[in-house]
Amino acid sequence: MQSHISNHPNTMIDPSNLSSDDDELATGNFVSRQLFSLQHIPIIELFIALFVFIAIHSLRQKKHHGLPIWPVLGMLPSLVGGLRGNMYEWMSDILNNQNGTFRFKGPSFSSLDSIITSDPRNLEHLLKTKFPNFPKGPFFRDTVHDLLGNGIFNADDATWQQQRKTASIEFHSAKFRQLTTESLLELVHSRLLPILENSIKQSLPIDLQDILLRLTFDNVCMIAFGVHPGCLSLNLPEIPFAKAFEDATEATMLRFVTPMYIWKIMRYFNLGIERKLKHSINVVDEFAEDVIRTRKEELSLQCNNNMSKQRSDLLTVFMGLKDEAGQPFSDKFLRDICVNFILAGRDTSSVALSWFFWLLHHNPRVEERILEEICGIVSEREEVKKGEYQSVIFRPEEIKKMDYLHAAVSDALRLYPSVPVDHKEVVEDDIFPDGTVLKKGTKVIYVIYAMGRMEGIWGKDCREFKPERWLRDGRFMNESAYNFTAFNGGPRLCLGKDFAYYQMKFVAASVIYRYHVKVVENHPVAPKLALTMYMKHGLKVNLYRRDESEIQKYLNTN
Ligand code: HEM
Repeated sequence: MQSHISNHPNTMIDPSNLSSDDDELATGNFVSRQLFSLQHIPIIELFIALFVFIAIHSLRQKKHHGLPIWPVLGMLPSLVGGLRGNMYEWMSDILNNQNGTFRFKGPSFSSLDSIITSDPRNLEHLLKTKFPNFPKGPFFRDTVHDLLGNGIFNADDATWQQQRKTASIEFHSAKFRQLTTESLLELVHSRLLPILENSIKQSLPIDLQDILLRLTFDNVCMIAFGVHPGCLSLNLPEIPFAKAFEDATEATMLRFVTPMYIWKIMRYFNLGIERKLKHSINVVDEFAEDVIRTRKEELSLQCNNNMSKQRSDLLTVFMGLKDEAGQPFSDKFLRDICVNFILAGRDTSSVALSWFFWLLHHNPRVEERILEEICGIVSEREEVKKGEYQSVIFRPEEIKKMDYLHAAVSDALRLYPSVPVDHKEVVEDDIFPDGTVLKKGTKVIYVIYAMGRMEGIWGKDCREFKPERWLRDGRFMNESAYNFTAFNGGPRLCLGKDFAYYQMKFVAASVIYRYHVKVVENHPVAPKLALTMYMKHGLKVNLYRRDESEIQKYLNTN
């Protein structure tokens, strides 16, 4: 028998070589010898062999699934690698190689399994055609409920519909437009421009992203609550409400990459980041409660004195409405409505503008064309004819006429969408137009960032900043919301889209008309991993006053 079975660990055993007389051995001694021989196999070699086998098997999955799938960990190791670099570029590459859709397999102990897509056909299916089958879903609701409650961002079905309808009427009312334009004008001319002037006087660079974030935060608080917290002031103060809002959003986002049972345990025991989140939400709540209480007193005073309502912010509008039972909305619900609108409108426009100014720095030709357009539009103004260029305050109808600027802002949003990825959940089994099978409960992530870089939609020059792609005969042409999804699409299209364009164009025109914005040399620019696409290191810029001869040059050519 010794000749049949070698002790060498690599020798294979062939049972057919055993004679019938060897039966006893085959059933008894064979097993013990076998165990004996295994004991001699160095354990480390066994592990290496196993590892190599698993590695080859996992890596072979890459061809079909876009990423290696590891036992237990699924695609998590690749995700960790992707998170360390530019996550959005990493996702775009995989989507490109997988024809626009792939299935992400998370670790077995997590809730990360999902379908990831950037295929416009799938987007139309999920945002419009089969809209009721793709709500935000319980996973999203659970994760963000502490901060957002039942506000519009976190609501589906009837609660969402009611808020959407009321807010939509409000957003399109003349009174609301007046509130938003007046508030913006005040912020730009009394606060933003003096801060920029001050940086020139002191010859100091500024973080333009920080300044713009402050501006839009004050602006959206005015829209939601009818008060602005004063973030945009010359000394750039830290406002507790704004800071708490930022901290609460960041901590909430961390929940998305933490297994649910872990953050729920941490919340229960009030530990770590959950403790911070609770504290921040308390500060936000106190601010909201204070504004709601003061507004109620103000309104009852107006009522007693028979005065007509002056305010047209969302809080005041919703306070005047009743729920299905004919009761006024609770303070908690009013708080939820306002907090959600602040989240929706606070950072989206400012980060878009930051990327826009960074792109302009690298594309002076585009900057010149914008200036030419602005000068053409104001050239008929009396004060401009008299040479009083600095006193120009753009009027809404002038902003509307700025098609080239509209195209430039759109192209910046195409390349750097403020919401780079978004999420839905499948209610009933379904199939995407590209053939992907969707099981009930599956999470679907759509990568808006990758969509802006698809040659199939935008052509070979899709990575270039080129406003001209949006223009036909000099007029701005809209793109389908399922190709250009920066503002979402279908029934949940961004409610603030028109206002956001107005806000971004007003700020951009007011700054470009007066200043050159130059990014500080070697300032690192990269996206931060968050729900909104902030610049990780802000945008350090130097400002230079524009020479009046430049304005004159363009006025004369018009
Ligand atoms: C560049 C600026 C903006 C961009 C790129 C943008 C983008 C988006 C996107 C992608 C969504 C869908 C989010 C989701 O459902 O997960 C959304 C929804 C929304 N946006 Fe905007 N937004 C911008 C500015 C604003 C502003 C300034 C406001 C308000 C003052 C606003 C109000 C809203 C609201 C209320 C929703 C929720 C709509 C709904 O669920 O029915 N947005 N926006």
